[in-house]
Amino acid sequence: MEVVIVPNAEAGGELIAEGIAGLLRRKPDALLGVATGSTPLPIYTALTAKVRAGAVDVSRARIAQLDEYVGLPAGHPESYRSTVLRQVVEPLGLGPDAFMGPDGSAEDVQAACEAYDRALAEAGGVDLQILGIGTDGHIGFNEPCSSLASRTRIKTLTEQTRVDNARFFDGDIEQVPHHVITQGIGTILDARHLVLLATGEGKAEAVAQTVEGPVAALVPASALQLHPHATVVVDEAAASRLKLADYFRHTYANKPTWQGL
Ligand SMILES: N[C@@H]1[C@@H](O)[C@H](O)[C@@H](COP(=O)(O)O)O[C@@H]1O
Repeated sequence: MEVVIVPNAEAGGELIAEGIAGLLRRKPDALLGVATGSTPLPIYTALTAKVRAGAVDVSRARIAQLDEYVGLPAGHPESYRSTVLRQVVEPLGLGPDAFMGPDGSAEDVQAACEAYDRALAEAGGVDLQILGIGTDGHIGFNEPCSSLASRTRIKTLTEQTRVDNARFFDGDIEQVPHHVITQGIGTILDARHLVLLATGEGKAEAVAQTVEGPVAALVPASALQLHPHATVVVDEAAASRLKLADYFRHTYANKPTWQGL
């Protein structure tokens, strides 16, 4: 696992967007897995700026969703489908055909989960998966004690995650669904490159456990330790509880330039 400490969220967004641009120059039809939440927004802003400046061509890129609420009416503005279309697909100038995600309004949720795992595999697998992290260490919507081998499936949100996400629902926790579909941890680990961005003091403990704690289902993001190509990008606040912060700084400062992100 590589840990990169950046001065602030914007620098993290720029670094990851440049990594994505590099991937798209090598593989123009790359499948990019995207996360929702506030944290990845600087990545999407920086990538959109590169596209508008003509620095990278994303016209053949494909976008895959990480997770979804169950039971929101189709087209609900806070469904993750609507969110990814608004925050990523449209700003990049892509059409809905370039986008895939699980069907959170399906009657047979289990079948929808299995269909999404199949669709990801048939699309050739995710090349680069962007991840945020919950305050309890969750990735996607894999709450603590999710199986590290899990595939896409339905999960029940913790009260804390519903409290955290109420801000997207007029601050009203009653509007936050209890159930979600999420790529499993095993599904996420199938991606060729995992890039987790965490910013702010509120993520410091989860980051420390993810990077320096044991691999444990209690901290789902710690499964990144099992992946051969995982990059954790953190700002100073989110890095504040890392015991090896100085080592991570030294390693990154001396990284061979040819390695890229
Ligand atoms: N399902 C999403 C996660 O993918 C995201 O990482 C997390 C943190 O969001 P934020 O970045 O807003 O803190 O929120 C939700 O639970």
